[in-house]
Amino acid sequence: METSVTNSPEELGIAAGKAAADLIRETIASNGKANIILATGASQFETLNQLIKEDIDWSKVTMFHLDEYIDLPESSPASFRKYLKERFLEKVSPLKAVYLVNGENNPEAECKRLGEIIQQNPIDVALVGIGENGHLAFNDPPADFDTHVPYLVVNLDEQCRKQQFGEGWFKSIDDVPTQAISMSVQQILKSKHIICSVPDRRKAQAVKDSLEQPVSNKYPSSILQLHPDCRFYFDKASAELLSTV
Ligand SMILES: N[C@@H]1[C@@H](O)[C@H](O)[C@@H](COP(=O)(O)O)O[C@@H]1O
Repeated sequence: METSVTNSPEELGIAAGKAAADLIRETIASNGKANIILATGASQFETLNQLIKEDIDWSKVTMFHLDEYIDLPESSPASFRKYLKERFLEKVSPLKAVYLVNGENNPEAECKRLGEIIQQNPIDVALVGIGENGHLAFNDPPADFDTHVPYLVVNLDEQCRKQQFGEGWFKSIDDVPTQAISMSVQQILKSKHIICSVPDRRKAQAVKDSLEQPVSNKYPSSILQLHPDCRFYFDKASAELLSTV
């Protein structure tokens, strides 16, 4: 586990985006291709801003998507597919393959479809965030640390839905879906390298719990302590409560 604390979200994004880009380039150089996971949300704004500026042969990169709401149309400002198209896919040259999560039709079938594909494509680099409630992807506490299915349907807890409303993605809390498709915790942990970008004072308690509490599904992101190459990027505000950095 490596931690970097930067002065601002912008500096965080530059550091995390460059680190992700280096890992993607190294993987392409040794394997001829790279498989990546992208997350969404406010925590990824600056990291993706940097990643799209990097010199990467995207035609050798396959992208998987971490999570998406169930029954939220892509036209909604809160849609994660919309987010990834606007903030990443439309800004880089075409990728080798892109597997976005679609929660609109048959979520169980979508989990199965994506699960079969990701099992054939071991992940090299995963970009993730941490929620205010400590969630990893949409695995809210108490998270299922045991399931080995790659994607699952999850219920979103009140705190998670408030957080999504609080970030300004929805007009009211009632508009926030109650379910999502999420990559499982075990599938995320299979990634060879993990870049975890977490800016903002709102995340300070979750950051402290994730790094300083014993690993527990009460703090889903605490499981990242067990990963052999997880690099955390904080800004001063999100790292404010850490006693170890
Ligand atoms: N589902 C998203 C994830 O893709 C993200 O990595 C994490 C952090 O979120 P945010 O950046 O919105 O705080 O949880 C969100 O709710």
